[in-house]
Amino acid sequence: MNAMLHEADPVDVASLEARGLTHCYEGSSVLRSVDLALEPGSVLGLIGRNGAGKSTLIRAMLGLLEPLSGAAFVFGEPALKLSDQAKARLAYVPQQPEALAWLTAQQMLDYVGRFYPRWDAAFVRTTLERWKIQPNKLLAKLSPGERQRVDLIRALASQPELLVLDEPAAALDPVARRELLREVAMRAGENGTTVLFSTHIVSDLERVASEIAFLHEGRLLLRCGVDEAKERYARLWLPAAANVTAPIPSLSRRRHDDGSLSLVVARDARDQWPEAASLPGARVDALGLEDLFVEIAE
Ligand SMILES: Nc1ncnc2c1ncn2[C@@H]1O[C@H](COP(=O)(O)OP(=O)(O)OP(=O)(O)O)[C@@H](O)[C@H]1O
Repeated sequence: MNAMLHEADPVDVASLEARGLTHCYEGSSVLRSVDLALEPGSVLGLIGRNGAGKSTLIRAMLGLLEPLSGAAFVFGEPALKLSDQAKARLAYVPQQPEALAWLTAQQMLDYVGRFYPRWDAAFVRTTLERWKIQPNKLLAKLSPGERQRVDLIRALASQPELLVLDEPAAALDPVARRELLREVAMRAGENGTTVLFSTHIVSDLERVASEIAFLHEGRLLLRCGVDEAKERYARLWLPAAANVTAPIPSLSRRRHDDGSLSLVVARDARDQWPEAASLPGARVDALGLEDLFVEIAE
């Protein structure tokens, strides 16, 4: 149960939702009819290769970009016309640092804090200290990793109900990444914060996400629970001599030089692998998340 469910929200309203989001840049499709909904309290890791469309999807879902077609909703409100109340309930950390670089970290945090009714000034103080950031240094003079941490402090201090992080760990060292993930997991666990974060780092995703969404060339190829992904998908290997008579539903297929075939397959509604898995010489191998993504994305 999400302890932070807003009283005004109907019980079944998604915190964040994309319906048929489609977008193009300079004639190239970047998002292809993406449907994605985050239930309150869920932690969804959005993964995909460089250029897959993750940032574009996030921006369109938050109403920061008008899609070519489709619609996005935040707490049930149209993302392109978000009320100030809804804005105060969400925090977004973009991949690129935001403006205000001429302020010091402390000045920026004091300034931004005035717009949030539940701003946690004590968290700002202790976290700046814990993360060893000099509060009186200009943002422009911080290293990219320090800058990213300040933006994360800003996002967390507003005590959002919905936290959206676009590659939050990109500029962070491994220790800082762990600290951030711990903080995000704690917020989700204790406060029921809904979290959407994009990443390339599968181990980060496994550490905090309860669900994954895999975006590939603007299409949402897979969306399920983290544990479910490992149980539901596998690599099916068929020897060259296998007598395949019917098409095999698969997420990816690769023909090897020796004529053998490997495919990423899913269990069907009855929990069964495709029939081809029982052909003589066929083998079904479990796939870790990282292998699963590499196989599908290649
Ligand atoms: N403003 C823009 N104008 C033109 N093309 C753009 C623009 N923004 C993004 N693109 C293109 O859209 C595609 C998707 O970009 P996007 O930043 O959404 O991908 P991403 O999955 O977030 O990538 P990465 O993991 O590298 O951050 C890329 O091919 C990118 O070059």
